[in-house]
Amino acid sequence: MDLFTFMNPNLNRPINIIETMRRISIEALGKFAFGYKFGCLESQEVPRLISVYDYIVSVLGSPFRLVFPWISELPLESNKKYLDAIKEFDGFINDIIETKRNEMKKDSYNGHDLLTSMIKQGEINIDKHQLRDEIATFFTAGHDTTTTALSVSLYFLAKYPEMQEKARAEVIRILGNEPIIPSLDQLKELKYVNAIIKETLRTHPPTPILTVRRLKKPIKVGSYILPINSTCMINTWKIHRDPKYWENPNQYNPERFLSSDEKRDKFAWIPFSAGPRNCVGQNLTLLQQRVVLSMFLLRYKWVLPENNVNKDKILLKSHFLLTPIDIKLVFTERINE
Ligand code: HEM
Repeated sequence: MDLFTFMNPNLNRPINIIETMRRISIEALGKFAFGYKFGCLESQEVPRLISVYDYIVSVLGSPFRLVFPWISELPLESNKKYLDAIKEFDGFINDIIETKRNEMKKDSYNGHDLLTSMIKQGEINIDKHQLRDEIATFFTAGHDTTTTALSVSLYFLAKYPEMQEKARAEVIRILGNEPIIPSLDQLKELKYVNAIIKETLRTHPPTPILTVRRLKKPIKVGSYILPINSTCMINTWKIHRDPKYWENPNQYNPERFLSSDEKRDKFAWIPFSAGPRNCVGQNLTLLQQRVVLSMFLLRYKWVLPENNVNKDKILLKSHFLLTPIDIKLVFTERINE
């Protein structure tokens, strides 16, 4: 079943866009990174993988557990449930690895995905547990972030119909009226769609705070000197809304990424972090988002349902990643104008 077949029974009624984008992002990551089909678009039922993952993330992000980590050691029913979920999630990861190993045994095998390279490397220097951890990292880092980014862009395109029309006009001009798989050159030409993606990553960076770093040498921040070995966290959310770098920072305005004369500090936009440990998947997600948004723009129109909870702004929760709580959108088939 493909994306459009999956969407058919979901037209003309409010649907949870985060869950839909999660299915799409998992499937895309599976294809590119693991050469694996998760089957998240095969049925309307919420896939077990998604419910187990959501549950694990909700426990990991619980502020109570973050403040009192020893709670996890207690013989509580909730801890047992959590460990069972981890075991089940490990089962999904092991299945990806085992399926790949079996495929690789075939003489005809010629896969070029990331997992194939990792397994080949693993024969030299990665042990079984490391490989499992790498796959789990890629699964989380690779789909959860893209899910949020796509959901937020679709939300704003529903909130501002004139932006949706402008983006659609650009996609039709470059790709034509029917959904096709775009070429790299065509994707590069989608300047306005790209600006939407960038503005979404500015206003709602899926990783609003970067993971902890320890200073190798003292640095000066404003009027403070942070000594060597201090642990620091970078607040991307705040940087992305700093009026020093952004005019009307709280306003969603993709146009700001179109004007070529805009001068900005190179660290004012850092949704993928910066430096040697920045995001390895940034080019992949930027391409993927352009493809998904253009396919939706060509095939559907969408609006916010009446009385939705996100009328004024998106309600958010943050564990280690930023996630909208509940965005519902109503899609209708677009009749070619
Ligand atoms: C909108 C989408 C994405 C955003 C906003 C994003 C953001 C980030 C950020 C900020 C980091 C650095 C974290 C830190 O240092 O604290 C990171 C690391 C990473 N990302 Fe992404 N990412 C995205 C998509 C992806 C995709 C699609 C993949 C995989 C295919 C991926 C794989 C990774 C990995 C493996 C790391 C760890 C790199 C390392 O530690 O050296 N990300 N990402």
